Amino acid sequence: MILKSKTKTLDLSRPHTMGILNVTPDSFSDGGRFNRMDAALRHAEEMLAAGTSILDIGGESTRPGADEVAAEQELERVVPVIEALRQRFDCWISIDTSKALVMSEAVTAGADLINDVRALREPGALGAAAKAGVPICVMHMQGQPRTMQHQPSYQDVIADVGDFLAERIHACEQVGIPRDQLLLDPGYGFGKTLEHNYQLLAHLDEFHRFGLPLLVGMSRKSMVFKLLNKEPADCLAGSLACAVIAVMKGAQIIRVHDAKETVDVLKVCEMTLAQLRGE
Ligand SMILES: Cn1cnc2c(O)nc(N)nc21
Repeated sequence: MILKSKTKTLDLSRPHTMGILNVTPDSFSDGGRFNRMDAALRHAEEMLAAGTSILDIGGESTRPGADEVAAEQELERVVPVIEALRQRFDCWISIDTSKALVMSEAVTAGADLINDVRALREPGALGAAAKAGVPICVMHMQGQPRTMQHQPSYQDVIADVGDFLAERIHACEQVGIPRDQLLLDPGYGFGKTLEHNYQLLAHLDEFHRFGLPLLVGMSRKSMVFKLLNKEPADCLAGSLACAVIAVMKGAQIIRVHDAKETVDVLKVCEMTLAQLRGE
């Protein structure tokens, strides 16, 4: 499986990390615009030096309880950083957004992949993604970040998430987005209880039936810190355990905070998977 953007390819026959590069005010200790850019570039450099394949740039927090951000504000946060990264590095850059305008401007600025936690359901998003002509990750979310964790419920979380992803694949194909440009993501922590999240991890391999790459993000999420009763920043071991389980179940891209440690963990998994495949 090879992912193709306008200018580069990514060989998905081995697992990759996607490094989280949040450019939201709450992801910075207080500092002016220069400090934010400087901090973002230093963080990007660290993750790339560690071997991460993709940098995921997000200008709107989507953690539980987060409020939405205006398009103009999101653009101000992400476009300068994408432009600066594009001038310095030739890595894959993904834009973490649900807004059509941000998708278009970010790809124009050099983003190679659209990562939409709302799976192109916002106004104009399907059209913008079709026009952008880059790979798109569509992720399952029940409700909206502000309220999604109030009372998540499913008939059968695996079947329900699968049905959602099937419907989004169809919606993308209807507007001319080629199926082989899609990545799927069950959306850990987005409208799920602890049990729902671990059911989705335990049965992650059932999503291979779509024949598309799987992208997962569990790093420092409630499925780790609630289970371990620890602060998110103390959840490296638990997050790495989730990454191992996901990769051994065939996930191709793991979205993480701790790129350095996860790159090593993925190398061990890759070597083990190669033995299973008789390589
Ligand atoms: C932006 N973001 C936060 N968590 C995420 C997850 O689990 N998957 C994807 N694709 N994006 C995420």
